[in-house]
Amino acid sequence: MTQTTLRDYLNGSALNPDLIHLLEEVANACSVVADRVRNGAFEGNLGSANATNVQGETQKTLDIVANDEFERTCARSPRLAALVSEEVEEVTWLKEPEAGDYLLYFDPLDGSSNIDVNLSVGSIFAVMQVEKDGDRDVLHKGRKQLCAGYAIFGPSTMLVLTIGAGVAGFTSQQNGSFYLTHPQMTVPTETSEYAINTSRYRFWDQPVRRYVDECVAGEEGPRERNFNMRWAASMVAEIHRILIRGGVFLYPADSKNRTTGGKLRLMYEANPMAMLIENAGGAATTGLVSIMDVQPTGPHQRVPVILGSKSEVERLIAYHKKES
Ligand SMILES: O=P(O)(O)OC[C@H]1O[C@](O)(COP(=O)(O)O)[C@@H](O)[C@@H]1O
Ligand SMILES: [Mg+2]
Ligand SMILES: [Mg+2]
Repeated sequence: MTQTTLRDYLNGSALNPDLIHLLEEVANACSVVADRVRNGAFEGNLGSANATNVQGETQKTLDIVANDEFERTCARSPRLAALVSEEVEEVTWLKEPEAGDYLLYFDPLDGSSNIDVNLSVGSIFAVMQVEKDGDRDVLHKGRKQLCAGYAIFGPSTMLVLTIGAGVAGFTSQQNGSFYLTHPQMTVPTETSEYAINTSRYRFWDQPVRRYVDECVAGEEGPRERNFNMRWAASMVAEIHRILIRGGVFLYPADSKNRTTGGKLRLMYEANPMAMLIENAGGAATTGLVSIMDVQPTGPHQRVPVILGSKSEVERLIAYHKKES
C-alpha cells in the first residue's frame, strides 16, 4: 500500500512552493525537537535552565534547546522574514521584509512542565505573511494565518496541520518521515468532556463557575447528563484529544491572571489552536470575541481561551454575554 507523505500532501495542495518549503522545514524542526526531547535524559537536558523568559517563567533546558532547533532549521527557508517565539522577547528578523515573505510564530515546547514527568508535550506554530515591502508589523489577527499546526510528542510523534481548509494528521515513522494517518480530523459538535485547571476555581468569574458547576452536577443538575473531566497541563495534548474525540478546553481570565490578560499566548498558542479547531468544525472564543478576531497588541500578549466542540463553546459564550 502506498502511503501519502507530508510532502505528497503539501505538493498536492495549492500552496505557494516557498510556503511548502517552509512547512517542510517546520516539520523537520519538529522531528529534531522530538529527538531532543526523547533523548533529554541522555543529553543532560532535563530540568530547568538558570534563566527566565520574557513572560517571567523559568525556562526548562529543553525550552531553549527546542527554540534553537526551530531557529536553526526554519532559517533555511529563503522567504522566511521573521520568527516570533515564546522564548525570545523581540521579533527575530532574518531578512529585510518583502511583500509575500513569511512570518513564523511558534511555541517551541508547549507543556514543558510535563517533560520531567515524561508526559506529552509538543510544539505549536502558525504562518502569516508580510503585507508590504519593508513592513515590520507582525501583530496581525489570527484570521490572517495561512496555516497552523502542532507536533505532539506522545506515545507516537504526530504533526497536525491546517493549510486553510480541513485538518490533517500525520504520524512519524521510524525513518523520521510523516505519513498521513488522520486525513480529516473533525471535532464532534456535542461533547460531555471538559478540561480546565480546577485548582483555580476560587479565582474564576461567574460564567466559568456556572458552566463547571453544571457539568459537575451531572444527571442531577440542569444539564441532565454526566460529564467527564481531563487536565493534561499541556495544551497540545488537550487539543489533540479534542480533535480526536471532542471536548471543550478552557483557560479563562480570572481574578488572579486578569492583569496579564489570561495565561495562554495569543500569537503562538491561542491563534494556531483556534484555526485548527475552527477548521475541524469546532469554535474558539475568549468568551466574548472569536480568538482569531482579537487585534494583537504585542507578540507575547495573553488571552482567555475557550475552544472545542461547538455546542459547549456556544453555551459558554451565552453565559459570558449574560454577565457582560
Ligand atoms: O500549569 P497550568 O496553570 O495548569 O497551565 C497549563 C497550561 O500552560 C501551558 O503549559 C503553557 O505552555 P508552555 O509550557 O509553553 O509555557 C499549556 O500547555 C497548558 O495548557
Ligand atoms: Mg505553550
Ligand atoms: Mg512553551
